[in-house]
Amino acid sequence: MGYNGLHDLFKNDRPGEQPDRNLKDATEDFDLSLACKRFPSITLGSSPPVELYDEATSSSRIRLLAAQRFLSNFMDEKWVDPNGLSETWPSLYQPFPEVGSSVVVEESADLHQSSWSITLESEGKPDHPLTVEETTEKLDRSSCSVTSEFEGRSDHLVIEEEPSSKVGVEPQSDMATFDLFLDSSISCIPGLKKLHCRQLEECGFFTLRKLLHHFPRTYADLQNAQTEINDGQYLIFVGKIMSSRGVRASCSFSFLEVIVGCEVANSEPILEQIDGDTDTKGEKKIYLHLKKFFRGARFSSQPFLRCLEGKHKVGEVVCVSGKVRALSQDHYEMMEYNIDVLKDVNDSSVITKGRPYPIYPSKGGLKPGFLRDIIARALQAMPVNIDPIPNEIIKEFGLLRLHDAYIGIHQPMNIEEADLARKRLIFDDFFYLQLGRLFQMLEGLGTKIEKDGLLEKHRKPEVNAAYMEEWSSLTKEFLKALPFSLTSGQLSAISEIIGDLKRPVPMNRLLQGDVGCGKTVVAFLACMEVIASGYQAAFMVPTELLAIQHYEHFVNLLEKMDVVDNKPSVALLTGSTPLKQSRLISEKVEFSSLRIAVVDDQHRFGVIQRVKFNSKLYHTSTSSRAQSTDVDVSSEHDAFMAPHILALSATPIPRTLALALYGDVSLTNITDLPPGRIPVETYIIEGTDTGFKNIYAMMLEELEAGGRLYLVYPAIEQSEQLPQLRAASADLETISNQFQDYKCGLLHGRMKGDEKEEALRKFRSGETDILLATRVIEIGVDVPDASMMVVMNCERFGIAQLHQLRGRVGRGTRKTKCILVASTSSSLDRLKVLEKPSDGFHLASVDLLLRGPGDLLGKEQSGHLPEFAIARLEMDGNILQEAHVAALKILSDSHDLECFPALKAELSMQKPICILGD
Ligand SMILES: Nc1ncnc2c1ncn2[C@@H]1O[C@H](COP(=O)(O)OP(=O)(O)OP(=O)(O)O)[C@@H](O)[C@H]1O
Repeated sequence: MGYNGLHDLFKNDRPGEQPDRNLKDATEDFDLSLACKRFPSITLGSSPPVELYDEATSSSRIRLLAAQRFLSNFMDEKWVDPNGLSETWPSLYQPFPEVGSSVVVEESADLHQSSWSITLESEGKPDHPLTVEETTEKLDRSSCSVTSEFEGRSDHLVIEEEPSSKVGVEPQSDMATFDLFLDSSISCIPGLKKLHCRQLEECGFFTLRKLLHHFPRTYADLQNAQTEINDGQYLIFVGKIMSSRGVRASCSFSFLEVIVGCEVANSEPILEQIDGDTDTKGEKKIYLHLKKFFRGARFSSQPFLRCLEGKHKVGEVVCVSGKVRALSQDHYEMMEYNIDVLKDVNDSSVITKGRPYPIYPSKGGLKPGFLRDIIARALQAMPVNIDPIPNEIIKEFGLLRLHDAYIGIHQPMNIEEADLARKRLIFDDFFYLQLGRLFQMLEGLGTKIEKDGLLEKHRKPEVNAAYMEEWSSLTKEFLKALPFSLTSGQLSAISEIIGDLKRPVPMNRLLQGDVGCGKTVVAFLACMEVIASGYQAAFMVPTELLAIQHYEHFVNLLEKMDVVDNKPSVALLTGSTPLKQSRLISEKVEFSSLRIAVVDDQHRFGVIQRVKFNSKLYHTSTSSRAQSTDVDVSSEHDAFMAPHILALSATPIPRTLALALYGDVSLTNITDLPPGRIPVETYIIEGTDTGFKNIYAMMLEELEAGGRLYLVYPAIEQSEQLPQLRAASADLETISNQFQDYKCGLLHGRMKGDEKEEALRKFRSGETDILLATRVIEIGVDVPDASMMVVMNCERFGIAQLHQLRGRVGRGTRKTKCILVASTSSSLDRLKVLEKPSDGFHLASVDLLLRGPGDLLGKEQSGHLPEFAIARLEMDGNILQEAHVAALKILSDSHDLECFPALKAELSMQKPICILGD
């Protein structure tokens, strides 16, 4: 369920709407969309479009703002001694003979920073089937003449809807047929000079893998120069060498200049000649100057220069490709050129036929042309048997073999081959990440049955749902106490979660849903289920305000419950809980039987999942107070199990991102809203004098109609450095004067806990009509009667953040408004996307596309994103899904990878630290 392309993503908002013209133009200018046109394997986005509002038809029209490169290189990772790996991942690491290095991504996470929250415990109760064509193609490369068998190619592929549980990947018997070429030193490239070897190593190219992962930035479509020749074009010519000169410019500087004469179509109008004859041929001769420069005394010697000259013989027919620049009439310089000798002029057809011309980025002072030459030599030396991935997987997922993929990415015959090669290499990026994460997760489990169960759960998440009859009676009673019925989204979410809670494997689930969709109550129900089995639940939230709100909400609902002998008790623990009281709580809340931790902020989820819980949060007590016979599979092993983790996402993230971030996370999406919700009317207004006049008029109208207003500010106090920023404290007087008949309140992070609580209480109860607040209200604050929000200096906030803020209104059934006040007109365009009601999933996909995963996730979380050699999450999500399925297949056959020694070796050489840094 992804978007099928860029336009699809922008069109998807609501069916029937045409994409607007500006968007269309913008997307066509966008490099990414060119990439999409070019490479069929790219599918943008990965989150399903969701219909949130009943009957509401709305659409978001977005302008693409930035162009991005579609192939990127990440060559700056740190290196470690492979021997060091054994310390970090002993079970995986096997020492090899003298092979390369691995990538380190250092991560740090401090769980103790977070301010927490509520603790709950019970009292006394514990591609259509692949058409893999076996094609054999001879690739006669003009530069390195490689002959290669292309097996396992497919024109298109469809991922099986439900991967069969029968896997049947042939075990790899041993390492004998697997060549460790990629991790050999670059010094094994035949004929590589020591100097070049040193230069390459200084730039980080220690191994052949590193070198071959210096991918082309893009490919130029080499065109035959038929009509006109413009500077900067990548063109291809066939002509004859007119001269070849080695020129000594100084005692330490020389150059080789080769001039090639070519006949090309004449673009100028055919002139009537004086005698009346016309130039019937319409051709003219041009001269291409190919230069190579040398610095150093020994390159200036006559013998050396003669030898250089001799390499290109006058009269030879050659094919020249590269970037042209006009020198003078009919004379052009060829840069980044490639020159190949042809048998004769007719020999040119093969070469000139649409062959993409790879454009390399330079690296640490090494020129693209030099790198291309070295890479070509490495490719020539590359053996065929370097692929650690078993044949069955290659065939099933329509992948090129690794050998062919490297040839295909560096020297493609056509763009289709480059695309297949790109797909294979992206697949590898994702595959080893998934394999590593799942492998690590399996390692943490005891028995084979558990491991099989876990893999099965990943393959078929839907089979785990526990329907209401299977819920505990406590959970059912709690459900009855709710003042509303659950939406179908909430119901299936809680069924999935309870299904997980019944398994003897710790749950790692991310519950996503748009603002106000009712995630909290789902999490409460999950806590009840755990408490019913005699265990404890901890509910962690990012702000004190939210902790208090959830605490009151929960206590309230518990009071409404008819039951029961042992009503669960609830304690509140926040930063401002007095020491004595907090000790009391801490003592009582020993987490001796903690079974679920709800984390109401996905950003902290990454951290928590990675560092695991500190020892206090582990369930260590065998003397659990479990007395209930209600549910849960209590077993001896169960008592030592790590707690389930349920993270609630504040901003939904696309599935691809979640997979890349967490690998093993289960996702639950609530894709509907409680009935009767009306989309928030959003206006973006420039904060000029007239703008504010209009805003105040709208505010007054709302107040007169009995509404309650949030004013959100980027700062608490006015600052001298940023005088243009409106500040909450400073504005209190202005707003109070402006709306004298109404009461104003103030809420910001520097207020004491009880002051904040009091300010929110007054606003909730209607004692204050206008609440001037900072971002402290962004997450989770729930005042269903709030009817309007004005966000000052809204350009200071990201799109997803504004969506979160806006989510503080529209939580009831009344019509609500949100006014985004932009300080400058230039920021208006970027924010237009918010003017139309749109769900958080969609906005997250747009954010991902426009700003990349780093910006979407924020600094804290994006630090956990692995680095990929070639893959781009925003474009290659579909390949990530395939890689996930493939990793599951492999591990289903061999939990410890013992049957796949080559894969295991490769995994340890890939990014073990990145995986282990978790
Ligand atoms: N099924 C329902 N029917 C009616 N109202 C509901 C339903 N579920 C939740 N609500 C109410 O909707 C409001 C928002 O719910 P909640 O705070 O759980 O949303 P949320 O998804 O956690 O939102 P946010 O992401 O903004 O924190 C609350 O006032 C809650 O009581």
